[in-house]
Amino acid sequence: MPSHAPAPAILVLEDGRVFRGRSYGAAGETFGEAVFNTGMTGYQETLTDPSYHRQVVVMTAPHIGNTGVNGEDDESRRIWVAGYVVRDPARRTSNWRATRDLADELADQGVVGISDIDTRALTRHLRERGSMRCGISSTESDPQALLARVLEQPAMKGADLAGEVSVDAAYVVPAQGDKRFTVAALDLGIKGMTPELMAQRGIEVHVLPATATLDDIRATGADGVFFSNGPGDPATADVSTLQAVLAADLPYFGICFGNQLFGRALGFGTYKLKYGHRGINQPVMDRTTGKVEVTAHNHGFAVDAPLDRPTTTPYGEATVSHVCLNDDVVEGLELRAADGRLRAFSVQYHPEAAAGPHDAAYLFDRFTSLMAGDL
Ligand SMILES: NC(=O)CC[C@H](N)C(=O)O
Repeated sequence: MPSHAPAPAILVLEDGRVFRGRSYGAAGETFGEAVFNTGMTGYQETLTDPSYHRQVVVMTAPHIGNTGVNGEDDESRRIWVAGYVVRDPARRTSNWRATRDLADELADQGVVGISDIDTRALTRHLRERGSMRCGISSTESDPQALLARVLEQPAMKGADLAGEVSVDAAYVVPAQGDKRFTVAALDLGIKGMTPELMAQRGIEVHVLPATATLDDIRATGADGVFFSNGPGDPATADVSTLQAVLAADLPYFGICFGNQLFGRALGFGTYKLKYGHRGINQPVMDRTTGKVEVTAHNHGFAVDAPLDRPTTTPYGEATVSHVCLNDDVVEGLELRAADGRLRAFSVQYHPEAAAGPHDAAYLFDRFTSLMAGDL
């Protein structure tokens, strides 16, 4: 532990509100979209979720870092958040799995953070005014000068980011036990737990770059296709590959960004939510069974589809399968052929649940049933 107090730092929102705190993680300056996450656990998974690329994440849980970081909970190869805002960083790491302190990890990966922030006031501000651009700096003491730089930053609306986080080359996650199926998974910002949960169900997962075409997908011998979560505005993404997948009648499963692109491929629009859903206790109803799941979320955009009626599309009949009980936001879509057979489905939330409750793990079983032709 340093014997001196960390240097002062400031956080400035694009509407001019200023919060003063202390440097946490790397010293320096950073910019991004300020969003809040309400998860009480799972900060390591949150930090390494590629969907947070270009976002400054405010943690509403007041103590962050208590369990340090470990060699098992990373969801990708690095930390992706553009900045990190906490109230009270742990003074001491205490967990049997911990290999190091969170503050050291943030510093080593160059992640600029700020602590000693009234995260409750900041979260209330973002809830009332909406997510917005912000800057954090431990090198600039003049909020007006930092604000001028915040206003030069690009907005999240219109941002095309999946290509910035995707892999350059394909790789294979082998099936565990007997191999039952092959899946081509487009990495738009994929979290490691997703291919893991497929592999546990006997799926060999070919993770492909975001630019993969239908030919690339076919070359894997895929029984099914998966589009992952990912950062940025879904309105900017090209959906022609997904439309080709649907036209070819390949079984499809999508998560989060993969749900938004599925919606667009079916002809629906997407829009930006005021402040998004980011946390691990969001109630979602599966409208086919009436069951409510407690689910993990990380999305700032949503699909604009009618809740009260099916929609006829060139690929079959699309319905909203899941809805968020807090605000009626579309949380899942499914596509059926004229004879009622399920062809494709997706959810806006995170059945891979890293972090989060495991209520929605059945969706991975549904994907295997879809590929088996049982639905
Ligand atoms: N986790 C995700 O896939 C996020 C999707 C999209 N970037 C959004 O913010 O809504």
